[in-house]
Amino acid sequence: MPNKIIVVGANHAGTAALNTILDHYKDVDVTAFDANSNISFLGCGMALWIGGQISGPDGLFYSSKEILEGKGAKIYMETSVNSIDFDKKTVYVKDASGKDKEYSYDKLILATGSTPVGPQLPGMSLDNVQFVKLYQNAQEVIEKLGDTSIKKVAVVGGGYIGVELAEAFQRNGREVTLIDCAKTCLSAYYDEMFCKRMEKQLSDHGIHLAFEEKVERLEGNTRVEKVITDKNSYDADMVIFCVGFRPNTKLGNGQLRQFNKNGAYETDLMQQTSHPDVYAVGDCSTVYNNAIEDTDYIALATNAVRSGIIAAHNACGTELKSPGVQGSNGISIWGLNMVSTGLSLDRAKKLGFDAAATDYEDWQKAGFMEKDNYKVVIRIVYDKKTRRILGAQLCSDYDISMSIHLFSMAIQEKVTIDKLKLFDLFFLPHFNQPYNYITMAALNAE
Ligand SMILES: Cc1cc2nc3c(=O)[nH]c(=O)nc-3n(C[C@H](O)[C@H](O)[C@H](O)COP(=O)(O)OP(=O)(O)OC[C@H]3O[C@@H](n4cnc5c(N)ncnc54)[C@H](O)[C@@H]3O)c2cc1C
Ligand SMILES: NC(=O)C1=CN([C@@H]2O[C@H](COP(=O)(O)OP(=O)(O)OC[C@H]3O[C@@H](n4cnc5c(N)ncnc54)[C@H](O)[C@@H]3O)[C@@H](O)[C@H]2O)C=CC1
Repeated sequence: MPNKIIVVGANHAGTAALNTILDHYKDVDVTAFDANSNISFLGCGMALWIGGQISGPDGLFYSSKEILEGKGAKIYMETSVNSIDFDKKTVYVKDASGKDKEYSYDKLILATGSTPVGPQLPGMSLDNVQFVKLYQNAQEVIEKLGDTSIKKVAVVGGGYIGVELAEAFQRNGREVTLIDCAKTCLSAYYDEMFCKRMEKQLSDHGIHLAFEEKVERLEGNTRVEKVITDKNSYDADMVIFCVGFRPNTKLGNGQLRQFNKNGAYETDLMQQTSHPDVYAVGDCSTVYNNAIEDTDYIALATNAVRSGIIAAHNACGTELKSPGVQGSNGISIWGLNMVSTGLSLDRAKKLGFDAAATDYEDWQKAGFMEKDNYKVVIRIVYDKKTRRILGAQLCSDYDISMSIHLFSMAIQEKVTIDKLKLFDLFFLPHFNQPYNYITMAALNAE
């Protein structure tokens, strides 16, 4: 077992690694550095906070320096790791008081996460042009929203963060324009028929949609006033950019093997990098995607936690391999719930699969259940040659979120669409129908 483990970055992935080491390996000397002043901020709460759906940010943290130190770790906050000598196994840091220090390790876990993509456009340095990632970003936006002259908010990027924030700003009493260069919102996660349903939900609630528009510049004096796209101009007192994340790999650039698509640290099933003593976890690293049966980049808190646990056990000498991931995800906007896992039909085809989809729409519960009964739309994507399930999407005003886990497991275990046809699903009128939409969709598959 190694004596000394250093964890760089102590947010979701780093905290998961630290907890695993502290809970299971009593004799390890574990030290973590984080450049920020807080640990474990749940970014998912930012929209709920802005939209007034929760009373404040206090519940959005589940760990702290004190909690981790109470379990035996040494935690240095507001301490940036500036460089690493991977041969000498030494990290070089600048501590909170500005002093340079160095620390040696036996095993290193990189959990440096990601940063929001920042397009290089004229006007990006104007006031009220915001990014949303850290707790401090959320605080700043909330503070600025105290200014009632901020009436119009433009959200650039209609992915998960953008759609959630569009709802949040509208709930906050602002006029919202949601801009995306793609044809629709959430297009990385869902096929068009699901995206269109979300589009309707957004426009029914007053969000102005501006899709297939490319932002060219921002205009204003000191404060932003307009977003100029290739097709239109929108008045905006605040502009939020949420056009994806980029892995934060400054420390290992050129020294550790990197993913050809975006430079994330390439890892194996044990989260080990190209250097045997170095692991990488969370948003700075790759995962193995079972849907494509290959290495992929999927930035999610869930992957951060799982990869942190895996790296910690391996770094401490217990071999543990990842079963891979499916990128399962969900969103709930004004009560419209959508969940997906694996590949959409569109993405599967783009990746070269001979893919097909089987769709079904029905009521959630038996027809005689007059109350709280909602329509559900399901799509299951499968490979026509191997019959392997590649993905699934569900959408309803009912809480169908738990159903997606079945499909996540099916993709992981390479279940075929035919196996799903007579799969045992229980029936109780309070919950579902004897001819369950999952069964019906599978039975209808060609
Ligand atoms: C608004 C928002 C909503 C989200 N909602 C969801 C959701 O609902 N579900 C979901 O699964 N995911 C969600 N995510 C994504 C999720 O937050 C990320 O996938 C997750 O934060 C990744 O965790 P991480 O620990 O790998 O990286 P990060 O959260 O990026 O943390 C990296 C840490 O490393 C530290 N660090 C970086 N470089 C250094 C250095 N050189 N020295 C010291 N410290 C360093 C940073 O200070 C930071 O604390 C959301 C993200 C946002 C922004
Ligand atoms: N519910 C969940 O699981 C949540 C997950 N997250 C995760 O956090 C990460 C970051 O989220 P997002 O920033 O929303 O990324 P995203 O990848 O979900 O969406 C980015 C969007 O920006 C658009 N875009 C890209 N460049 C653009 C440009 N120049 N101009 C206009 N539009 C542009 C894309 O078409 C896409 O719709 C993702 O991995 C996401 O899955 C975030 C929030 C909630």
